[in-house]
Amino acid sequence: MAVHVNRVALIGTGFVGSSYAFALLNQGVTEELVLIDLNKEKSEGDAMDLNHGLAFAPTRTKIWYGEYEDCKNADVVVLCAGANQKPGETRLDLVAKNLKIFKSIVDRVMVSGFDGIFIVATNPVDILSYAVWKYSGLHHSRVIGSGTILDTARFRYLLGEHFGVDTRNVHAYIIGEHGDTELPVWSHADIGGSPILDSVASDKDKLEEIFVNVRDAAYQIINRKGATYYGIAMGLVRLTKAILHNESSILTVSCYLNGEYDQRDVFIGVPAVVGSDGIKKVVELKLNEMENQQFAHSANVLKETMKPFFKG
Ligand SMILES: NC(=O)C1=CN([C@@H]2O[C@H](COP(=O)(O)OP(=O)(O)OC[C@H]3O[C@@H](n4cnc5c(N)ncnc54)[C@H](O)[C@@H]3O)[C@@H](O)[C@H]2O)C=CC1
Ligand SMILES: CC(=O)C(=O)O
Repeated sequence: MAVHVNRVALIGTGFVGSSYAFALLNQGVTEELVLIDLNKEKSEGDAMDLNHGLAFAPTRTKIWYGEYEDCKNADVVVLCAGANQKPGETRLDLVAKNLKIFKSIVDRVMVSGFDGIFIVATNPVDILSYAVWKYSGLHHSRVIGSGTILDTARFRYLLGEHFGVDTRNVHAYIIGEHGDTELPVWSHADIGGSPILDSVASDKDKLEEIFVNVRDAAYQIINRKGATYYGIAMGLVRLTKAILHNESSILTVSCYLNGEYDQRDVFIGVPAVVGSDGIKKVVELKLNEMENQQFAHSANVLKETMKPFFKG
């Protein structure tokens, strides 16, 4: 019987893609990694550079720069290709440009015979995840956007700093658009089982300031260094692991809602159970009235932005 070899195909080896490849190699997550980019020289150079680190890696990984045909046997195709935000631009400003790029990429991946799971990181990630679902013809459970995985990690980090506890012991989610209309789910945020809102250190203004810093983190980083990539790269590795190891982990990702949270026909960030089949289940949190309104607003902004591109 043939032994299955895990393969990840990465499309787009810019700041985000190459940081993801580096983190993937360092954590020994996959047996094979193929790098694909419009700029072949860049992906060839990345493959050479990463291979030179293999002597120091925890496991053996076969890495090469390749072609779309290499997606055929991939378990996961990770999409990091496309334009990033320039200072002052929102994620939604990238929609027309990146949808066009994605149409040609997804068509070529599907022509290869690919039959695995797509992970989408390119912005605006919720709308591009919806597009990948439409363009690929795969079941929606097999398209996962990075959604608010990074925003949730930022939130947990800042809360951990404020309360003086390890970020991994903070249980709190950011949901909604990966962008300006996202929201914190304070009603389900706890540390070690104690609701954060009940804590004596929970000054309302401070908590609001923490959320604003989460929401605006990308702008703050882009103003300083032009792009963000390490945080999302590690989030994408976490997501890849959940799929390849069939973990059934709960992560805040962009997935298709079909009535959950009273929303239909939209990809948006919510907690979901992730495993080898992709999205196994959307976790439906019981939101309070204000959170419900904010979530509905966020979904509406995504739907309105998408409308001109997905008529009928
Ligand atoms: N989801 C998230 O949390 C985050 C998403 N991002 C997004 O990730 C995307 C990539 O950002 P960066 O890596 O900083 O950009 P970058 O400009 O460094 O890299 C983009 C890469 O895509 C390649 N590319 C462009 N068109 C292509 C095509 N048709 N086929 C194949 N490759 C193509 C380029 O050659 C380049 O190497 C952006 O949309 C950015 O906004 C960035 C950070 C966090
Ligand atoms: C760029 C982006 O989407 C982020 O860092 O959140």
